[in-house]
Amino acid sequence: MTRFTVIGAGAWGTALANLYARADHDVVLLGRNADAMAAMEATRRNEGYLPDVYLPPALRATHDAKEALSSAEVVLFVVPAQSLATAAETYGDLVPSNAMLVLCAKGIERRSGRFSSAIMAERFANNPLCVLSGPSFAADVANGLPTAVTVAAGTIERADRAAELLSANTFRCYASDDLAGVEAGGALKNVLALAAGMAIGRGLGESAKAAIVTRGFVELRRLGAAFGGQPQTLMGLSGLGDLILTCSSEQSRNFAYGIALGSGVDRTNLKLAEGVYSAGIAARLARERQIEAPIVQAVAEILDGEISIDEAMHALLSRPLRREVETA
Ligand SMILES: NC(=O)C1=CN([C@@H]2O[C@H](COP(=O)(O)OP(=O)(O)OC[C@H]3O[C@@H](n4cnc5c(N)ncnc54)[C@H](OP(=O)(O)O)[C@@H]3O)[C@@H](O)[C@H]2O)C=CC1
Ligand SMILES: O=C(CO)COP(=O)(O)O
Repeated sequence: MTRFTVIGAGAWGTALANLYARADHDVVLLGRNADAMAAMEATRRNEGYLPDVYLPPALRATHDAKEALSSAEVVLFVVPAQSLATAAETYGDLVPSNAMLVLCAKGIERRSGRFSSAIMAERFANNPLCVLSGPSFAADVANGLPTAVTVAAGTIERADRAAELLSANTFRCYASDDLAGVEAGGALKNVLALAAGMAIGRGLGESAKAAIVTRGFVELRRLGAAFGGQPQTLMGLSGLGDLILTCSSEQSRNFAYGIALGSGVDRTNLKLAEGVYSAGIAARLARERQIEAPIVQAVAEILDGEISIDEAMHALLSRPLRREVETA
């Protein structure tokens, strides 16, 4: 039995806490909202984020960071990418120096262009650290449905150890030493899911969506490689795998956000769509590196209100014809 502390009591944090409590670990779910955490303890549900899932007795929900972190062996950071640096500052002094950190956000920090591992390596120089990413809807994992993800660390031996610790009966972790590839895939698939959703919401059809997903994947591979990722990683669970999942189900908040944008419905009460925050910085990083990423650029411009979806589609279709497979 290992002591897990999950920081961030949203949908994914609750699902992972649920998973590890069912796997007979000692699990504490730490949230910043005292009332919500007390309600969770009392009702055994997370009404705000994952209402249909029962929280097992082995899971404790708390707002008390000192108590939650004092003997943690594994600390999962499950907050949005834009909140990670703040969470690291808030809880950093309480995290035991030998605890393994598991980073679960899928995004790029807007103000710095950093992925999670770079943000955390700065604050936690000595803790072993890994990134967990891949096709995994919170509700599926919380309900014990079969899921496979990638766990990446700085060396493959560390990743092997982390994957072993983080795997459970229904949750299969594949080890990787490609932090850059895993983080790039997780962030970029969200931006592309917005584009796929917009095509559906705007009534452009499934064929247009398939073209966007496929050509978007070309952009994901180009950008992922520019960030230092390996081609095989981008073809794997945390790249192609998560792109497929996120672009094929309205369970995805990014895909659903894209649909809402495309169909012009009110987006004020929609849930977290990480791609909305990562699109602009992804587009900027692509421009700075002179990487051709027209779909990512279009998503950023649409979100900024610079162009309409119709104008973006017209611009994409009007680009000079080219060969499908790039040769060196
Ligand atoms: N949901 C999913 O299926 C999956 C999500 N992910 C990724 O996990 C990350 C989190 O997503 P998810 O849980 O779904 O998002 P949610 O919007 O469901 O929840 C986010 C949670 O983070 C909390 N939070 C935000 N900032 C802080 C902070 N500074 N300190 C402490 N807690 C904070 C929020 O607290 P409060 O309620 O007080 O605002 C909220 O409980 C995202 O990057 C997402 O892409 C990855 C795989 C699957
Ligand atoms: O990352 C996810 C599935 O792997 C969840 O996707 P959304 O954030 O779009 O809901």
